[in-house]
Amino acid sequence: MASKIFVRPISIAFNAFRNYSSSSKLVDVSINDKTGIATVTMQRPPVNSLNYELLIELNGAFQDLGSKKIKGAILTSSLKTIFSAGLDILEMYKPKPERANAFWTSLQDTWITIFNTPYPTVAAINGHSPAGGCLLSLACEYRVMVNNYTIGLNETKLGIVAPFWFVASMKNTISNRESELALTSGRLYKTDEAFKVGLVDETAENKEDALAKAEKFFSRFDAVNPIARFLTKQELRGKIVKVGRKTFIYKIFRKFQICMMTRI
Ligand SMILES: CCCCC/C=C\C/C=C\CCC/C=C/C(=O)SCCNC(=O)CCNC(=O)[C@H](O)C(C)(C)COP(=O)(O)OP(=O)(O)OC[C@H]1O[C@@H](n2cnc3c(N)ncnc32)[C@H](O)[C@@H]1OP(=O)(O)O
Repeated sequence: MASKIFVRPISIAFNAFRNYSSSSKLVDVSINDKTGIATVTMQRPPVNSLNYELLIELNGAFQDLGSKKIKGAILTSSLKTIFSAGLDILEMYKPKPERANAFWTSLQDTWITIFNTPYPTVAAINGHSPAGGCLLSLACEYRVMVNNYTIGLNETKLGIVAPFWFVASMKNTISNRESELALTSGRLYKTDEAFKVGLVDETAENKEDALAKAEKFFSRFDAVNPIARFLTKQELRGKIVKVGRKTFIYKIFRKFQICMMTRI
């Protein structure tokens, strides 16, 4: 029996941008009462492109789950062939500086929230997952991907530069060497190729199979103290978040990106 969580309204989460708030539900969250596993489903057709509103809802959903006693959370998509097309290109096309700033902040906050959850996370990647879509999956602890789709950080192919926390997320998952080859060439891996290099941990026949494999991942922690688990996760991931968020370089980089976005 699954119970629904009401995702925090956007207007409460970010009052400064009330104009951009939306009452539509872009993220569905359900918790299976029997297993204690939460499923967070992105549902922004046609391609789950990450705009400000979707990011705010996603961030709110993962934050709210932190206060529930869940065994783990699965991130997936309601769409048949797309996990997420990455950042919404419309957000990057001549935005107002305030919107660009809010958008960029929401992207990074969402990444930090998912990257740092106290509970285990799995991305059940049931469709294509380029660029920002790949980033979302990299923020999770484990990735199960349905066959015959593509995933990767393809920014250079689009003529843009992946921010260093995108790169750090990739390097947290696959080797430095493979990251360099992948990022400089903007490579999109097919599911089986992604599995070979460790970008995804398991492949699946279809979404149901991916969800079942994702659920199985959580049982690894049945005999593990959750606090010890979380502190260990922080030990491993904390430095990446610190570098991503606090540094002077980050502030400069963000200004540069906002400048780029407001000029194209
Ligand atoms: C790209 C230039 C931006 C410049 C930015 C400048 C500064 C910013 C600095 C740094 C940012 C770096 C980090 C960037 C991260 C990103 O995530 S960038 C986005 C990268 N995304 C992609 O490259 C995906 C592009 N899309 C696809 O490959 C395909 O659409 C697909 C996801 C595989 C789905 O294919 P298919 O099922 O065949 O569907 P369609 O191609 O027909 O698409 C359906 C409609 O969806 C629209 N759409 C697709 N992707 C996006 C998107 N990312 N944002 C907004 N809209 C998208 C597509 O236009 C179709 O719309 P219409 O039906 O034609 O109206």
